[in-house]
Amino acid sequence: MIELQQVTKRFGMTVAVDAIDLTIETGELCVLVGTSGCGKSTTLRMINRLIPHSAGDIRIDGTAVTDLDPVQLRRRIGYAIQSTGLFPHWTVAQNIGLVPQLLGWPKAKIQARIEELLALLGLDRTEFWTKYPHQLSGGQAQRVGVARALAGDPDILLMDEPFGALDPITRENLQDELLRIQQAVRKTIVFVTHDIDEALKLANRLVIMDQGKIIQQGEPWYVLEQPANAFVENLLGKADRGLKQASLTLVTALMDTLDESSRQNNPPPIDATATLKDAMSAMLWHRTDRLNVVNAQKELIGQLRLDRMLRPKER
Ligand SMILES: Nc1ncnc2c1ncn2[C@@H]1O[C@H](COP(=O)(O)OP(=O)(O)OP(=O)(O)O)[C@@H](O)[C@H]1O
Repeated sequence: MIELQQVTKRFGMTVAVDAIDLTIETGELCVLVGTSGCGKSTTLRMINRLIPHSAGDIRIDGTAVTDLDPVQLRRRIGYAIQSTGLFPHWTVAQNIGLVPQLLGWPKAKIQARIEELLALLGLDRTEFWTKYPHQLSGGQAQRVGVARALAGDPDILLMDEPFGALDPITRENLQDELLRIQQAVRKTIVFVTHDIDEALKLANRLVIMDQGKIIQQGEPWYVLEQPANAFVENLLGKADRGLKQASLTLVTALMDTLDESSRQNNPPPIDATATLKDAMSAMLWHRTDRLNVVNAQKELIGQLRLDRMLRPKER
């Protein structure tokens, strides 16, 4: 668990972070979002003591970070950034193996860990092991950066716009991979972005910042439902908030069980992992007000009806 209590950071006269309170539970994926210069990166960097805080308390699992050795602390916490920070004269394998090496792991364990992470990030071992950073595409370099951050098996991962410089498709793939990795390894992740769609997609806890302060925090669905003020409303995008909310809910949450009549008319299928936004798109495309929900084996498991989506909101 990461706890920030009344944490402030001043750079001379500039108050970059202004008395924020934030608790991130173990296993949460917490996303800090806000306009440029609102203090997101500074907040992140105070957690691993890359930047010392000016006032307040930062605790990791109950221990103040100021009581922890900064070098040890940074080895315990994975850190991935937009520019990747890979060492240019080191191969992919050497870059990924950096922290395990610093932690004094035996050679065989380091090799096994590099192999495991290459597989986890979808990078072919034979192709990438000996490549150098300049031989990688932007997306591949970002993957290596994330692999390196995960290498020492840290409980906490700090990610500062790690997918910032990528094209939308690569970016979406990496977001999906991060969610998959998070399902598999359950780290506590603090993720900084200024992209609200990325934030809504990834976050369990969404933290909205402005001018060094936390304006609102909570589950994405509730922040969309009840924005604290006009700033949050505008940041989230007022015009398509219905669709944004629909993209956070799976079709299985609103589908009905099948009865005989619904089995007879044979509407188009939609995957059980699809969201209500996908369902709306499919309904518009097929000019239908109902869809059959199917599982991975393509077996019919329920039916989603348009009128069900239009009922008062419930979760
Ligand atoms: N080393 C520094 N010296 C002086 N001021 C700084 C320093 N680092 C950050 N700041 C200031 O602190 C404020 C917060 O910066 P920070 O980088 O945390 O914002 P951010 O929300 O991450 O922005 P962005 O999305 O543009 O990266 C800004 O006003 C910035 O100019």
